[in-house]
Amino acid sequence: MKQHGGGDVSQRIATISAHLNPHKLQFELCILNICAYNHNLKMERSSGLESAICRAKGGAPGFRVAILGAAGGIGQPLSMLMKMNPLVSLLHLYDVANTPGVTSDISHMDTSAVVRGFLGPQQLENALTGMDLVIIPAGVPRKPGMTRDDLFNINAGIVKTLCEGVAKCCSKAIVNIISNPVNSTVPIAAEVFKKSGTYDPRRLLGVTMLDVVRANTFVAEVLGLDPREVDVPVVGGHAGVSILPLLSQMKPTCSFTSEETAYLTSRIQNGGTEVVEAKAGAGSATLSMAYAAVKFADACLRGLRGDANVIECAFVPSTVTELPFFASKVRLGRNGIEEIYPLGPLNESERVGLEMAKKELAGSIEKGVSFATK
Ligand SMILES: NC(=O)C1=CN([C@@H]2O[C@H](COP(=O)(O)OP(=O)(O)OC[C@H]3O[C@@H](n4cnc5c(N)ncnc54)[C@H](O)[C@@H]3O)[C@@H](O)[C@H]2O)C=CC1
Ligand SMILES: O=C([O-])CC(=O)C(=O)O
Repeated sequence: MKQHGGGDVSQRIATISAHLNPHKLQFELCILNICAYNHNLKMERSSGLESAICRAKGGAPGFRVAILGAAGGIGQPLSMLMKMNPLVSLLHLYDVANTPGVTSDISHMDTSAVVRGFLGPQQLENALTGMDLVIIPAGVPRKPGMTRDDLFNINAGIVKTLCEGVAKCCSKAIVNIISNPVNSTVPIAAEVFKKSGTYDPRRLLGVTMLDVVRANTFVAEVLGLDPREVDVPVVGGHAGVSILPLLSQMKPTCSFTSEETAYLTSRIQNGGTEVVEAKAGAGSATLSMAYAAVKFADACLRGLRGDANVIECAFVPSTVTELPFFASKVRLGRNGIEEIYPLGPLNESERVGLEMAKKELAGSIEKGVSFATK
């Protein structure tokens, strides 16, 4: 049976309509629907958009962004929100499952970014070639009772393979790593890039934005403020006590009782677990994470565009402490990280928290490095 493209379909409909035989019309339209469906399936499997009928080649002004793990719990809302971002001209959605459906769905949104889908390892290189920003939420999430480190055995290999693809196909891209345990997956990515001779520490960022988003929300609740007016730096890493909110440096300046500090620090550090338990086996934070990831990716893109004073917290290669990686405020620019800010003055409880955070981080960083170098 001939596969009908868009032009063929409208011609056939016009011809059939001219006959005006209602039974025949219904039957023919049904056949045409099946043909168009088969045709679409074929095209989605390859690229999500058939280039022969698409004049937009992603050459419009804007950035080219790939999402690896795009069909997952985070990946889907993240893909949707990135499709809404006017700074994005081309959006590549890659996953090992279900990208055709997600790509087809998102590509119908009437925003300017062109969307293309890529399915399975044989399409990874096409997904990555030419990208300016690669966001990685691929990997398994926690279930109740697990720590983020319990995900290491599966996610370490996934991140390693995907970063090998980045090194080969778009070594100048900014890379945002979401996959847990972030405290180990970022060091793994660094080792992969070092091994391939493409390492640029300014371009590798672990996404800890959700900790900042939670801190702003929980602090605003306690103080009765609008969370949009609150900015709490969160430093260290992204697991348990390595998540260190610096309440003494929040904006607007506020003071807290020791009871409030203990409550807020614990709630921010355990925000992920709070969601994992509430989802009761159905995964971890996806919607708030997609929101946070887009906030962070947008900051990276504004930096790439050359905007001034784009400053966010992220887990990055760092000399702020004696550890090789640490989350703190960074300024983003045309080359990725342009400046890493020192921690600033800490109060007594933050100094204690910093020592605990560093202890927790050291082991996770070492675990990632030795996995990638062995
Ligand atoms: N950095 C952060 O603040 C946060 C990180 N996470 C982490 O993000 C990760 C993803 O979480 P969810 O989206 O909820 O999980 P999910 O299981 O819903 O989705 C993961 C997606 O990754 C895909 N995938 C698996 N192996 C792949 C590979 N080799 N290449 C490409 N795609 C692959 C799966 O097919 C799936 O679509 C987890 O590791 C989770 O712990 C979650 C929340 C916050
Ligand atoms: O807790 C988890 O497993 C997911 C995560 O990193 C978070 O929500 O902060």
